[in-house]
Amino acid sequence: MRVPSFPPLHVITDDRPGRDVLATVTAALSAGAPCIQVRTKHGRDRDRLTLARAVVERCREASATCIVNDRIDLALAADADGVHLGADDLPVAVARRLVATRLVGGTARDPAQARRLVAEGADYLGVGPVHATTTKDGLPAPLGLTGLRQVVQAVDVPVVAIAGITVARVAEVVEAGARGIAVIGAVADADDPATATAALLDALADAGTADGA
Ligand SMILES: Cc1ncc(COP(=O)(O)OP(=O)(O)O)c(N)n1
Ligand SMILES: Cc1nc(C(=O)O)sc1CCOP(=O)(O)O
Ligand SMILES: [Mg+2]
Repeated sequence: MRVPSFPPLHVITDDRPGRDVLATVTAALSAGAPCIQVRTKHGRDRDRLTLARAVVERCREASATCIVNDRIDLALAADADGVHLGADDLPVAVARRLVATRLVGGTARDPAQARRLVAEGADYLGVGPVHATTTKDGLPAPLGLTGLRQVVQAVDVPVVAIAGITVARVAEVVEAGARGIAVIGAVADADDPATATAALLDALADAGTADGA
């Protein structure tokens, strides 16, 4: 693992129209978010790079980890701490070669895929959808806690549970073996993203993930 203490909360940016991404990132960091994932699905590459650089800068100031979703080139260009890759992105094995000293995360939906990604060099896995989500379309049926647990038991890298994760669901995913959670809506849709972030961190600590671990 390339992060000595694995960040238990990954706050993923929400770039749907009308969202103020940097305001939400700033609020989440002010509440102690240990990791921001820059996920941008819209706009020009130049604007995506500008955003990624701005998030990296804020994360550095807050001693938080910054991971860029989907794009190895943007992660390198922004000097991010890592990259997160799914089935439609460049392979984890390629990222591992290109970003040797940075974090590489992969999305896994079952134990076989999880083992493959770890063999390719993934440092951590995002596993989902654990629950239904309204934030992303086109996902397979939720894995539930049973599916999450099966993936956790198949690998020895930290697993981050994703999709539909709320404060009320933190304890059960940690009990299933997740080392952390990744959220969009629980922070981005909150009236007060800083308070929402603090509540998620409190729930993670209560569940036994101190600074996560
Ligand atoms: C922590 C984490 N887990 C899973 C995902 C999903 O990544 P991916 O499968 O590449 O889907 P998109 O995010 O690109 O829509 C993630 N981003 N983060
Ligand atoms: C980006 C993403 N990937 C998922 C997957 O299961 O691969 S679920 C998801 C969105 C998660 O948003 P929310 O916390 O609002 O449910
Ligand atoms: Mg992706």
